[in-house]
Amino acid sequence: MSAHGEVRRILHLGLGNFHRAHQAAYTQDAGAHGGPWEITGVASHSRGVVEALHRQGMRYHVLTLAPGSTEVRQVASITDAFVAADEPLRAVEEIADPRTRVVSLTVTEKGYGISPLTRRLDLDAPDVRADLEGGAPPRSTVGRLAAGLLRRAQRQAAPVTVLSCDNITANGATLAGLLRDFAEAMPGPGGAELLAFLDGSVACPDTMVDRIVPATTDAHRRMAAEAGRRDQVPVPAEPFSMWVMSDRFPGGRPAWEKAGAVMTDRVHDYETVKVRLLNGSHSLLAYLGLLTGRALIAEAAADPVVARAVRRLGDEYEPTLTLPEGFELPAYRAELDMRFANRRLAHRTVQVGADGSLKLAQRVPEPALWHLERGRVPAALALTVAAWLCCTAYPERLEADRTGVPAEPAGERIRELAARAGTSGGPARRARRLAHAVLADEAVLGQRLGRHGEFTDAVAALLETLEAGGVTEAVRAACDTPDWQGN
Ligand SMILES: NC(=O)c1ccc[n+]([C@@H]2O[C@H](COP(=O)([O-])OP(=O)(O)OC[C@H]3O[C@@H](n4cnc5c(N)ncnc54)[C@H](O)[C@@H]3O)[C@@H](O)[C@H]2O)c1
Ligand SMILES: O=P(O)(O)OC[C@@H](O)[C@@H](O)[C@H](O)[C@H](O)CO
Repeated sequence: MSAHGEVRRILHLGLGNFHRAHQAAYTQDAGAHGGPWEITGVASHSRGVVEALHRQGMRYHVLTLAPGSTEVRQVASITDAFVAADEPLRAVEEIADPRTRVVSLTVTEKGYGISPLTRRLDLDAPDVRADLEGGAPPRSTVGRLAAGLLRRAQRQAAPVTVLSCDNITANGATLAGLLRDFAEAMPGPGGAELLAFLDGSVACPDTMVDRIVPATTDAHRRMAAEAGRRDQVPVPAEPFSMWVMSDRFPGGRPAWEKAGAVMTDRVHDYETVKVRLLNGSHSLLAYLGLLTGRALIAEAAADPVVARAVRRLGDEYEPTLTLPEGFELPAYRAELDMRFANRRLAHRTVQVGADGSLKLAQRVPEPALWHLERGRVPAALALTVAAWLCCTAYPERLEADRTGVPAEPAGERIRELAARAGTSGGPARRARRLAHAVLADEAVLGQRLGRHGEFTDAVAALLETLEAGGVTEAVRAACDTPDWQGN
């Protein structure tokens, strides 16, 4: 309830582990300052977390796993939860409800329906097409948001903030663009009505979100039990947590800054540092880890060969960054190494490596183009692509029973390209044909990388080395090229 006795609500789409260890915890901490807000969590399809939360009186625990200690903390800021697939119109209704002031999202990169070709809404995606045709409850995230916001507009309800908390470059501006794309493609007068509401009453601030939050396992349930808490859905998380956003909340917001969140107009600078140095390095750790039979990120990070590649990748990212004022990059990188090395997190390489084509599109092309336009081939960025390609095109090379095989939406397409690349002419030619085919296909990794033959050649050479000589040889090949001297 607010000071005036009015309930203020956050509707959260994507009730995964990250939201429960991050935004829900900040919201609980902010509750002590300026009145509590209630969160209603929406899971897209899976019922596990929703049902467990209801059984547990909407309470769960965050297990903060430091190298030498565990903190167990109860979180109770999510007061209701439901599954969108089971109650398809409820999310629309809740978005339109004037008590809802913030609609936040952690629906993963693939949940947005972004076309890698255009970075706009993929209007040909079956869910989006069906939602545009109307007639049935919306199924896509953007379709759901559009239907709820249109209903809100028709009720002349208060302004609202739609807050993406996913690892997507310029996540707020990107989501605002997707909503406009949907509105512009809507048949009938609803489109114009929605566009006017988006212009006048909907804010989509950019955010940078950071906390390593792995998936829950039985080991975490046992940890909660040992601490005297019965919890089927505890959330493991690292001690580090950071949240940066631009302060655009026309309908109000919890006092998140009192809980440590940073309000700034320079979100993009924070986000670029994080998405490249943390998430880009995470991807490289995941793929080199998978190729060396490591199930966990911390095991990959402890391998000096892999660590050398990650250092080199950081060196390539550095000159591409604009640092936020006062940002201490060496300290940030040193802390990142410690975070990656935290074995207690048991963060799986197969989880971080999932959906690589969508994630690498945020982490590789832009910084690679930065170097290529200056006449240099960024070898560790090329190694990241080669390692992902090796895991995706040749999953039989992975020790699947130990590591698992990462999910990859472009996997079938890439394996088809690998089959077409054939074996004639030997491994070098085969790697070259595959790398050229994948990088030329802008629908796979997006952005103009394939037009830079020197980058594709580097990916091909490293892919061949990965196949023939393994990770050690490939890392040596990438890291023995000259170091960067800044910009
Ligand atoms: N886990 C982390 O360490 C972390 C840290 C920073 C940011 N994030 C962001 O949060 C996202 C979710 O991470 P998580 O750990 O909660 O994952 P998770 O697997 O626990 O949950 C994923 C959530 O996304 C929803 N979802 C998946 N595909 C969807 C689709 N196509 N449409 C709509 N919803 C869909 C699921 O319903 C689920 O609620 C990440 O993809 C990332 O963008 C995660
Ligand atoms: O969440 P994803 O799937 O975009 O990327 C996997 C990890 O790199 C990511 O979850 C990090 O743990 C997180 O971004 C840390 O803040």
